[in-house]
Formats: sequence, C-alpha cells, structure tokens
Amino acid sequence: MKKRDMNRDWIATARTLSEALPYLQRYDGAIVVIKLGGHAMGSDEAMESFARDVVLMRQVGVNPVIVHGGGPMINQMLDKLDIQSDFVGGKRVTDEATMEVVEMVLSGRVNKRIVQAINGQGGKAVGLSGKDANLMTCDAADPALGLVGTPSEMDPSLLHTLFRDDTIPVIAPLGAGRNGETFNVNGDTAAGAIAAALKADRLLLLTDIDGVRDASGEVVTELTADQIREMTTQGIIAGGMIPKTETCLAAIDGGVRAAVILDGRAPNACLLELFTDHGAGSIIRDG
Ligand SMILES: Nc1ncnc2c1ncn2[C@@H]1O[C@H](COP(=O)(O)OP(=O)(O)O)[C@@H](O)[C@H]1O
Ligand SMILES: CC(=O)N[C@@H](CCC(=O)OP(=O)(O)O)C(=O)O
Repeated sequence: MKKRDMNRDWIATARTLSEALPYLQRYDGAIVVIKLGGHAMGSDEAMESFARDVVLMRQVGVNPVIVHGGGPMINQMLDKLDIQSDFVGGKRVTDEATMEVVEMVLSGRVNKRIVQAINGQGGKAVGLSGKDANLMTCDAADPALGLVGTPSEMDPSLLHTLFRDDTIPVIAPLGAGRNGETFNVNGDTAAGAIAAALKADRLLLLTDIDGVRDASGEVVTELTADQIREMTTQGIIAGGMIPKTETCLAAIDGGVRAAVILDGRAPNACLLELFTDHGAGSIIRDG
C-alpha cells in the first residue's frame, strides 16, 4: 500500500473511533444479550473475532450476556451415536437419551469453546446453563416434544452479581424442571427470556442471514410488530425465522428496548450494530 493510502486508512479508523463516542456513551452500563446460533459459530478465526468484540464491549462498559445454540453440533453427536432426531415446529423432539446428548454437547464442548475464546482475548467469562442459580425454571412446552421446556420462572440475580465483577456470562439453553428434570430450550427462546428478565437494552440474535428479508429478497432494516405478523401470514417470514421474530416480539413485550436479527458470520457484526451509524440487520423496537 502507498504511504498516502496508508494515511487515509488510519484517518478513516480514527474517524470511526471518534464517531463511536455518542454510542459508547449511550451503551455505558447497558445490558446486551447476544444469542450466538450454531450456524453463526463458524471457524476458529470467526470465533476469535466474535470473542474480541465481546471483550471490547465489556471494556467500554457494556454488560454483555452470551446465550448460545449448538443445534448442528448436537446433530453431529446424535449421528455418531446413531440416535434418530426429529424437529416439530423448529423444536427438537427430546427423549431422555437425546437430552443426555443435548446437555453434554451444549454445556460441554460448545459452552467451553466460547468461554475459552473470550478468556483468550483477555476477558473473564464463566460458563453456565439455565439450571444454575435458578436462572431459568421451565415447564414442558408440549407433551409431544418430550423434554422441551418453556421458560416460566426466571431469576437473573446471579447475572447482576457477575456484571458487578466484570464477568461475562456464557449461557447454555437448558432449564431446570420443578421435579428435577432437565429441559432442552430453543436457543432463541432462552435468549429472549433472559433478555426480558434482565430488561436488557438490546437483544442481538446472530444467525446465518443478513436480516429479515421481504418478498423481493431485500433486508427490511426496521420492522414493526404489525409488519412481522403480516409477513408471517403471507409466508414471507418462514421456517427458522418464525421463532426468531416471535422471540423478538415477546422480548419487547417483556421490557427489552430493541431486538436485532443480524448475520453473525459478518466481521464485527455486533460492533457495527452497537457503535456505528450504519447499524446491521433488522431492528424491532418497543412501540
Ligand atoms: N423472511 C425471511 N428472511 C430471512 N430469512 C428467512 C426468512 N424466512 C425464512 N428464513 C430462513 O430462516 C433462517 C434462519 O433461521 P435458522 O436457520 O433457524 O437460524 P439459526 O440456526 O441461526 O438459529 C435463514 O437462514 C432463512 O433460511
Ligand atoms: C428445543 C430445541 O430445539 N433446542 C435446540 C437447542 C440448541 C439450539 O437452539 O441451537 P441453534 O440456535 O444453533 O439452532 C436443539 O436441540 O437443537
């Protein structure tokens, strides 16, 4: 690169930092719940970059909470063990044997990979599931789904303790039943319930598409509840996007200020959304 171009590059970087000031001020002390889907987890480099962004958020005063999925990793392990798995309405039918694998994969490999990545960037992350400290008590969602849970009682007090200690919670979407059961909870649903319990400033759902698209394939940058309902009735919002948009609406009803659906594979997706004029993905706001 020529020296003059290099200077231009640095000037642009400095300008970006300077333009971030009002956003840094706005998010100082804010709670941001980030759902990292299994499809958005990608390569080691992508995980490292995600972890760096999370540590930067913490460094500038944001309280990030990571809630993760891991559907593709559960599928791989079930395949290896020759256990058949079915989905109904985007939720995995979960019997005892499946639950054992779900818990092992989510609380084990997936959770610890994220914890280690954040700690590797100089942050202090701790791995939990909804079963810890009564964070997420569940009831059965539907008898046909077996051990799939709906969050019914939340206690986020441990998360506030962790915020005060500069610690970043990384949460696997498992819930405790009232009779000692373990429930499998859809990652989006868990993130929405945790965001509502914390009255979070932002819920970011990181997925494998750049936002909610309209009938012509364009990303809709701002969505209202009415638009979501209409697009769902028309079949424009379909498949895995239905639980995501439903989660966003429920989270906003529960007191979250805004929810964003964005591409977790895009470099620095969270920073772009929080700290620049540009934003990213589709935002659904209160009111
Ligand atoms: N209107 C829409 N806009 C964008 N994506 C949509 C839409 N309707 C359905 N989808 C699908 O939803 C998918 C995201 O859901 P899903 O695969 O369950 O994500 P994740 O694994 O990250 O939880 C997209 O990859 C896309 O195929
Ligand atoms: C009930 C239910 O379906 N639970 C999900 C939990 C993981 C998840 O949600 O992972 P993604 O976010 O990567 O899809 C499952 O068993 O796959």
